[in-house]
Amino acid sequence: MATDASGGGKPSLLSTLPKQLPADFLKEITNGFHADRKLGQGAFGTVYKGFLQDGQPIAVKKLSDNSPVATDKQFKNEVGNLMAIQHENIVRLYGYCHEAQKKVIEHNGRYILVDVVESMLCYEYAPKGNLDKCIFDMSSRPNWATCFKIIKGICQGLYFLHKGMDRPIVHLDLQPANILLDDNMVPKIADFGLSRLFGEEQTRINTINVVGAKGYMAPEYLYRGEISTRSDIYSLGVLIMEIATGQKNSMNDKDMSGRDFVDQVRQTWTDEHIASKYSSLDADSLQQVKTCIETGLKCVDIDQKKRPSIVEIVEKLDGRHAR
Ligand SMILES: Nc1ncnc2c1ncn2[C@@H]1O[C@H](COP(=O)(O)OP(=O)(O)OP(=O)(O)O)[C@@H](O)[C@H]1O
Repeated sequence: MATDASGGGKPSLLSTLPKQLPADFLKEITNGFHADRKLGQGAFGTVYKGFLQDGQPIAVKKLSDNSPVATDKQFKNEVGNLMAIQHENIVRLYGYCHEAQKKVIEHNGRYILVDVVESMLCYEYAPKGNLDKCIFDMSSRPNWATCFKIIKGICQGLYFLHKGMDRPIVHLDLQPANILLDDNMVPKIADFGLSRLFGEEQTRINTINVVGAKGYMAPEYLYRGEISTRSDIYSLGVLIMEIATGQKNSMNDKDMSGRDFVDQVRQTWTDEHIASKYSSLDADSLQQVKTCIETGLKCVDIDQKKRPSIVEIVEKLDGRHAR
């Protein structure tokens, strides 16, 4: 159960928050969605920091008016599924708002009254922001033990999404900006804007537009819109290699699927290179770096059938697999 912001162990107001929240309440706790409270901007809206009455922070994602918003029933169903997910490495969704409002807009030189739906999602607040902000800056980059903990945590979170429920949830947009960090540098997978529920190991041609971060998308998803848990494994592979090497996947890559980065890691990050880059690490930690790079490279195999499953990846990183 969530405790109060002072850490006194008292149950926080967060634990009594109703699932469906009025727009006015969310406006009030974010100080009218004030610019000072802005945490970030994504493809589907803006995220603000709000405070409950007991001082507990919360993140409020205000979906933009032009976001593809489902019908009331679909929205509530989808959100209901997401709110049921409770895992240490997945950002907790606490509540939502889906409210019709009247709005005056200008259209062809005239003002007209239209109905708009205000949609917002309330998430657990992650104090250390996203992974993109800390992993590539050498001055703030965590030590290897923390990097390894982050990699394992992301894998545990993805394990839960792929294997922890009746049907797997495919994330589709795994990338550093979607990994948030708590005070203890525990990673939390965020942003399920594109998630859909699928049958086990099912692959299908997607009918929606392909949206995701360039450089992290599996080729079959990028070029053919094919979605499966294996497309997440590809993105995970790029992410693992970025964390292990401290190098960012180049967005200048011509085919946009991050193959330049993959080739560069494969060619450069030999055992000798790892030992020289991580010269202060002991043998066990060096082996962890090697395992991460090897695993990352397997995950980005062009042939999706050759990619390991999340179960194999977790076992490998836990040292439960033959090396
Ligand atoms: N729960 C949260 N706690 C703290 N900061 C958050 C939280 N959620 C989002 N943010 C910040 O806001 C930024 C924007 O988040 P958002 O999920 O809208 O978009 P994104 O993941 O960066 O991009 P996109 O939607 O295009 O994938 C994040 O990168 C992060 O820095």
